[in-house]
Amino acid sequence: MINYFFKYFSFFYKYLNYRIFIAIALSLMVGVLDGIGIAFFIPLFQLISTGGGADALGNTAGESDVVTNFFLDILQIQPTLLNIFFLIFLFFSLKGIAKFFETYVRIIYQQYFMRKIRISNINLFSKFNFEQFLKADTGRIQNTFSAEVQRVNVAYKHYLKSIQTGALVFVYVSLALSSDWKFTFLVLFGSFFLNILFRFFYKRTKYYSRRYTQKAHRFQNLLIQKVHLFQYLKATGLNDTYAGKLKENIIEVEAVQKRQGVIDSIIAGLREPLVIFVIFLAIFINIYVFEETLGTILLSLLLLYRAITFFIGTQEQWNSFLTVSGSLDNMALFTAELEKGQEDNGSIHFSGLRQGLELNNMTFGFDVKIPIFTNINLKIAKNETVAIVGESGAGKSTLLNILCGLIKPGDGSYKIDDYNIKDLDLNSFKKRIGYIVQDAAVFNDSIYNNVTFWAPKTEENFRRFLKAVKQAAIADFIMGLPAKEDAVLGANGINISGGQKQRLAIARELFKEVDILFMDEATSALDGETEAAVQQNIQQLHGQCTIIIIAHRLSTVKNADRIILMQEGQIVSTGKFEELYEKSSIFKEMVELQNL
Ligand SMILES: Nc1ncnc2c1ncn2[C@@H]1O[C@H](COP(=O)(O)OP(=O)(O)OP(=O)(O)O)[C@@H](O)[C@H]1O
Repeated sequence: MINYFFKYFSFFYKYLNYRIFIAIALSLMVGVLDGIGIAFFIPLFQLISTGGGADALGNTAGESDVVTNFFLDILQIQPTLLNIFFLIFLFFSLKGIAKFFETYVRIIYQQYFMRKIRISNINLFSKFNFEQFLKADTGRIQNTFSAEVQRVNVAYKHYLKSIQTGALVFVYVSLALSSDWKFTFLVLFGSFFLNILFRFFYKRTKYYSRRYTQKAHRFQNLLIQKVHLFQYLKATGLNDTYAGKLKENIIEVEAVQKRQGVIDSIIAGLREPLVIFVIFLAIFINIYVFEETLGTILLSLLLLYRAITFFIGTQEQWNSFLTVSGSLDNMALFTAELEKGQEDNGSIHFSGLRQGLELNNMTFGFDVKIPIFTNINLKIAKNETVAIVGESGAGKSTLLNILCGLIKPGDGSYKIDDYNIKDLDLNSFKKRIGYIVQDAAVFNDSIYNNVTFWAPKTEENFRRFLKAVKQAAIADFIMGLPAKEDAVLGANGINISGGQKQRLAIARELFKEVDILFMDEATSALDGETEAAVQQNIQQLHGQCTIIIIAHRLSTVKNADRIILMQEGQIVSTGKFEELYEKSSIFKEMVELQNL
């Protein structure tokens, strides 16, 4: 318990900083004030039992015990009924004030804690390296950002409450020790053995907590895919079969929670009989071995009874904490992974392309043991239009993703103007590029916001919006809609065609007025005529910005300044369309297959 306590302390400290000490100090204060308040009941009982009740106000309690001596020696007041009443009231009032601040601070810090975790993870996630993201479990990301944060918050609440009840145990045990150390020691000794027994159950609780989190990740993963692939599953009648996987997961989650419930019930059922057994054993040893009377241990028995009540409370809080501690482990691991996978970022601000892009002996592999590129050399001049062609799997998209800074090259160098990409502030570079892929990104919002990325609707922005949608050959479609540019697109653009999605994505990049435009099968969903119209408009950008384009349909790349032919991760030939047609038999075959 102590190990876990400190292990998790550092987690809370990371987000709460000095606040965790304030929260703990207030919890301790509540405990101490409560303990002192209750301790004053002892002279009160003594006073009443020695007949003080009759003319209570003037009588004093016996002077035989520690608490009473405390009145005389430290407070320097007589332990009369009135004085005791006053002190009990005073300490419980002080406890009330401390309790108010303790509860207030716990609630405020709880919100603060949630906010800190969420914002810190969102920041880390934004700067998460793309290659790490490719390996990540989306269900886990989604689950950790939503349900797991709630569970971590519950963990925080139980953690602090167990400190608070733990503080009360400490206070009562200290009082009991000062009253009869021998008896108290025996009880503590017995409790220690009980704790060893309970450790088994705590371990199981932790284990099930981790299992629960894993199952919850899986559920989110299956759910995301069900939403994302709904159309396909519906069309193919596989919706029910796939739902079966989700149902299976729901049943597994229930099974984990049931097992957890059994452990909770065992702990709840065993706790009191075992504690009572320990106390009676201690009484027995005290009377028959140490030959003390029951009277001498009565006061410490009363104090220990309070201590044990709070000890049970602490254990309950701690077990509730452990029930959600798997989420805490997951959160710590998730955050560590995000931190480890942070994108390296240089400090040089990119303010526009001046010369061009250059790869020198560049080597790359998603797995270092399986290289996709070895020693690639490529120079792309500013405002050049370069097309990359080649068979499926040749490495075209990976090369484009390296050029746009999404993937870091391995060995060799990649220079943008005179700067190595590693030294550039990547965000400043990425702000000046357009990136359009086959699976166009469409947000669940209005057409205007989709194209302008939530730019304010000023006259100037609207003019640029119209220009971009015209260039992307989507203006007629938008103006034909009843809500025009305010028409809302469904999730992932479900209510528009694939070609319309692609044209909106193109319009968004054109709205940005970028330096370099990266297009990976960006017009693949368009019919020949529409594609020609879009291509003609993009052609107008020729000489104004650098364009790097991947297309299987070779008519799209006919007008490129240079075509790069790739095969199995190598650049096998380059040249203008006609030039390449003459010198490369592979390219010639590709052209002829497409009847160009
Ligand atoms: N995330 C990834 N992890 C591991 N390997 C990958 C990953 N993405 C691509 N690859 C591998 O890299 C190689 C090049 O893939 P890439 O997508 O760049 O080819 P491509 O020429 O663009 O193909 P296509 O025309 O089919 O899109 C392939 O062998 C592919 O299996």
